[in-house]
Amino acid sequence: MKIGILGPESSYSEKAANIWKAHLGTNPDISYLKDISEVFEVLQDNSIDYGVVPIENSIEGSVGVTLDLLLEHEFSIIGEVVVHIHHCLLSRGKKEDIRIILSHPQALAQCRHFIRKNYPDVEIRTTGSTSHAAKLATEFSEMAAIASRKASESFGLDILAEDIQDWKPDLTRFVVIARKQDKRIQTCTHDCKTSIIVYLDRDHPGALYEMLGELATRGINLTRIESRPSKMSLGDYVFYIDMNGSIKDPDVKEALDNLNQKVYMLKNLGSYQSYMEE
Ligand SMILES: O=C(O)C(=O)C[C@]1(C(=O)O)C=C[C@@H](O)C=C1
Repeated sequence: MKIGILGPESSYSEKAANIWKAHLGTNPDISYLKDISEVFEVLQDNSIDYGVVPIENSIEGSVGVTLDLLLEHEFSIIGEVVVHIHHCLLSRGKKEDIRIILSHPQALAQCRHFIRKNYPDVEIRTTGSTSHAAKLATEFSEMAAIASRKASESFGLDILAEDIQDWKPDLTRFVVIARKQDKRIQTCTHDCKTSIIVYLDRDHPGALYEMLGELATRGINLTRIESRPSKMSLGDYVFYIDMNGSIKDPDVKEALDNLNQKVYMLKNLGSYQSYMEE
């Protein structure tokens, strides 16, 4: 069995995958991939069995590409892992050598104030992952990467600054995805969450209120609601909704069945177990 993550080694996705693996009975091999889109592509073509992708960060919010690809593909979410992020500035060079800072766009955004305050004149470049940035920073002493402490060990870089994210705590939520027809998908036994994507075919007063009423009247706790552009016209949205509970709970099942009657499209991404890094 194979699990696809953002590579190379020592990305935060690897940390999330290792936490999830520790809770599994089996030990899938890790496949290091170049970006989130590639994780979805290779899961689609059966080259891997599971993928681990970031979906949301406590500072920067949603990872839009993950939300869009969940809508485009027929995959299920089979687990979630929340990871503590401690960004470091890593380089071969010294502070005064640094001309370029590299990282994943999410990590750069999480350290925006740090960069402005300490490196106001540097050039910023984006990479597919934080560990890819660390790998590139081994090539030139004027480059520094924003990545994990573990990446400094993997790539032999010095830590110029530690815990540089602008807000603390900094938490990223990753989801474990699998093809829908995968029969090995385990059902959750505790701390279950369920995720759906909803598209209301036309805007009318109270549409969102009616939709959420199905959950509220059954005492189902919403853990997140997010809108993304439908990409069909300006002001037209798709809603991503996460809730506590499993589709096996009669209340959740009934709420989703009723919701399905009211909306143009309801995609059930699945019920899954949630793990938090200790
Ligand atoms: O680049 C990595 O290490 C990742 O796992 C990606 C990612 C993200 O996309 O949010 C994960 C955690 C951090 O928030 C920054 C980057």
